[in-house]
Amino acid sequence: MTGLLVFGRTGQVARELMKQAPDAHFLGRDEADLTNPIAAADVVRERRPTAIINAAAYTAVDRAETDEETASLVNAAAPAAIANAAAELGVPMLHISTDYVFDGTGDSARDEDAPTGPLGAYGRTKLAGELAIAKAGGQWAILRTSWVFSAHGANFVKTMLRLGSERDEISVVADQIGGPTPAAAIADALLRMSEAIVRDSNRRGIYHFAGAPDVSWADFAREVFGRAGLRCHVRDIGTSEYPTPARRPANSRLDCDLIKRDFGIERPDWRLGLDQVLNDLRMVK
Ligand SMILES: NC(=O)C1=CN([C@@H]2O[C@H](COP(=O)(O)OP(=O)(O)OC[C@H]3O[C@@H](n4cnc5c(N)ncnc54)[C@H](OP(=O)(O)O)[C@@H]3O)[C@@H](O)[C@H]2O)C=CC1
Ligand SMILES: Cc1cn([C@H]2C[C@H](O)[C@@H](COP(=O)(O)OP(=O)(O)O[C@H]3O[C@@H](C)C(=O)[C@@H](O)[C@H]3O)O2)c(=O)[nH]c1=O
Ligand SMILES: [Mg+2]
Repeated sequence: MTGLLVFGRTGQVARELMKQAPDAHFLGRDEADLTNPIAAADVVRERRPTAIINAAAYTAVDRAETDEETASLVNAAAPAAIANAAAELGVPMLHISTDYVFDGTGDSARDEDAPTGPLGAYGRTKLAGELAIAKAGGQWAILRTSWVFSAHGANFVKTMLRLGSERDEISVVADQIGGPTPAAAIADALLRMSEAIVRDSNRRGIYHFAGAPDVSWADFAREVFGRAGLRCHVRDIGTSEYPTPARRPANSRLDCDLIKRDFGIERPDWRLGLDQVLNDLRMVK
């Protein structure tokens, strides 16, 4: 698509968007620092794009606990300002949110309208961003996803590959369940949605999108080691045995029926995405 403006250039999703939509304009911090929401909105007014994807965010979950002010600027105030500018110009805006807006109780998959209840600062600021975008009232869609991984940037897969090559045993939480999601699949979904929204402006709302099948972080780690050919034993532990500054939801399962119904987009099998990432990293046996 021409005229696509992307906030973010170095992140996991931004880099996959760059591969799939090389003609789009990608804004790094140098062109749009999201700690300055007014300046970010000015970029939209100057460029007048045909569609906007916001792939930038404050994603350091634990750091956000002691730096909620910055997280809130980047994850809430800046998306709000961008959404207001987009609504003013009649430009569709696509945004990404997270399973961490939920409290993680129960064990069933959550729909888009399930009650939110973030357990930490990152989730709180991401939820505030969602609400502000909806309130701006333009053409918008928010993809709520989870457990993103890719060959680039910081993610659980890369952490496991590093630790798994240094140790022969690692303890990983087995009581947090969710859907690992390849960044490439998110980029593909966003591009398909933005085309559909540009064609049919009536589509808007929150859409859940996560890789399948749902697993625990421990099972995910085992699959990483198995597929990468690393001999590292994964010991199942409970969340209480792995203390972190931020609390994380135990149940991150997302019901992804709606995006299938409205856009024909299905949950990707993360195991195939994992093989692709390992290939990219030349880690495959
Ligand atoms: N990672 C995950 O597991 C999940 C992510 N999400 C959401 O998906 C989206 C994409 O995440 P992902 O690709 O993983 O993110 P990454 O952590 O890989 O990258 C974050 C991006 O945001 C940019 N950024 C951070 N702060 C600023 C700032 N002040 N001004 C401008 N740019 C900034 C970073 O730029 P720089 O390199 O300069 O720091 C980087 O490009 C986010 O909305 C995130 O909340 C949802 C669920 C799970
Ligand atoms: C490194 C490590 C982590 N863990 C646990 C901690 C945590 O509960 C889980 C995942 O750890 P991480 O720090 O990689 O995950 P985290 O940064 O919380 O990942 C989240 O990032 C944000 C941006 C999102 O939006 C979420 O969807 C989710 O992907 O694994 C272990 O049990 N053992 C370990 O050795
Ligand atoms: Mg359903």
